[in-house]
Amino acid sequence: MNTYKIVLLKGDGIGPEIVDQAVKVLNKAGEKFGFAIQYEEALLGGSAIDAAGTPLPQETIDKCKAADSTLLGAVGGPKWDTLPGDQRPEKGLLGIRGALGLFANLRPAVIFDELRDASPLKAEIIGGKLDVMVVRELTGGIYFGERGRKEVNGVPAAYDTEMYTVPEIERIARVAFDMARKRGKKLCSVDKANVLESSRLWRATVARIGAEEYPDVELSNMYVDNCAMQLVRNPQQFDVIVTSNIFGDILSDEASMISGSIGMLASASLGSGKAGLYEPIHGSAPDIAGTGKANPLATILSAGMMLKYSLDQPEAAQAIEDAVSAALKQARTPDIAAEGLRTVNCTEMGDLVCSLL
Ligand SMILES: NC(=O)C1=CN([C@@H]2O[C@H](COP(=O)(O)OP(=O)(O)OC[C@H]3O[C@@H](n4cnc5c(N)ncnc54)[C@H](O)[C@@H]3O)[C@@H](O)[C@H]2O)C=CC1
Ligand SMILES: CC(C)CC(=O)C(=O)O
Ligand SMILES: [Mg+2]
Repeated sequence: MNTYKIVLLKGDGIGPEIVDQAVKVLNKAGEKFGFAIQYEEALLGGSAIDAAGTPLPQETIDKCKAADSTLLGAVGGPKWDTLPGDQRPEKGLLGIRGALGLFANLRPAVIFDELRDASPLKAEIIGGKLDVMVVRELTGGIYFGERGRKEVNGVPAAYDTEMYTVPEIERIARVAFDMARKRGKKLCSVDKANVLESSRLWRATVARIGAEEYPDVELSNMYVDNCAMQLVRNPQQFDVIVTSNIFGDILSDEASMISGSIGMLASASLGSGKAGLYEPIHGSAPDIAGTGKANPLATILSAGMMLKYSLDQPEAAQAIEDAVSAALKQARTPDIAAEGLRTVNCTEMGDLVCSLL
């Protein structure tokens, strides 16, 4: 029997509640599909600051490097909001992505049939199917660029720098083209090339990789402001979107709402190896932490992505998706509540998915 070593970074806010549900589901999937998981917890974010004085202890990096994959809840919260930027919980998250070399963040915006009514978009806009894969560059750009404070003309100022190297763009472009090749063969590269020099390099590099290596994939370009609008005007036009770290962060939150709730969107962060880091796209939701209102499905679906992308268990991954779909027919967490269906809390939703697996 395969035994996988998984690190759990529960993090802050709703993090522990949602990760606990995903662990239950992973264990049930293991029983059914004949694998076992050994879990090890490690500290990240605010909880790491409180316990170890740093948002990313070296021990956490070492544990993640030694594991088959990592499952993360979310980090951050008002308690740590006044800390200097490089000591905040979010710095720990950026740090672990960087330390593990996880440059490609896959964020699938899929609408489950059962959730069509939860989408704020009209039925005719969502149409028959909504399945957009956002491929977000994750270890470069403005989140990792030079930043600082200085004085300009005698007044205080601050700056952050967006920079991409050609190899960074090439490798994320290849991930996105490969993904498009396996799907609808359509890739839209999103940038702000009408203003930003880094976007002009991005656009030219993606075009070159496409022409040289992926002539079978249809490549288009779109400015990010237009893309934000097109995602709600006609999301069905998109198959795969490839974009920078900050644009991908913003557009995937937007895309999540089309799917009904940010509590539904999973993600996989991958590098050059097999191991990845899996996490919901949302944050630590301090406004609902401890109330039982958190939707654990994005984290459960992230665990499903882990089975698919890192652990070679595609059948178990599909079974989790099917169980989520079945659960949505019976009950909802408050963010996607529907008339005629039971409203359940985070733990009850986790239990329901397990019972349907
Ligand atoms: N990957 C991560 O760890 C991320 C961490 N953050 C951090 O999280 C904290 C809160 O940030 P916000 O901007 O409020 O974003 P957020 O994503 O935590 O919350 C935005 C809104 O969505 C709701 N929400 C989020 N996840 C939900 C779920 N699973 N079920 C039901 N409702 C859910 C929240 O209640 C809130 O109303 C901040 O400290 C921020 O820096 C933000 C984004 C990503
Ligand atoms: C909190 C962050 C570091 C970034 C973020 O919002 C995300 O990765 O979704
Ligand atoms: Mg985000």
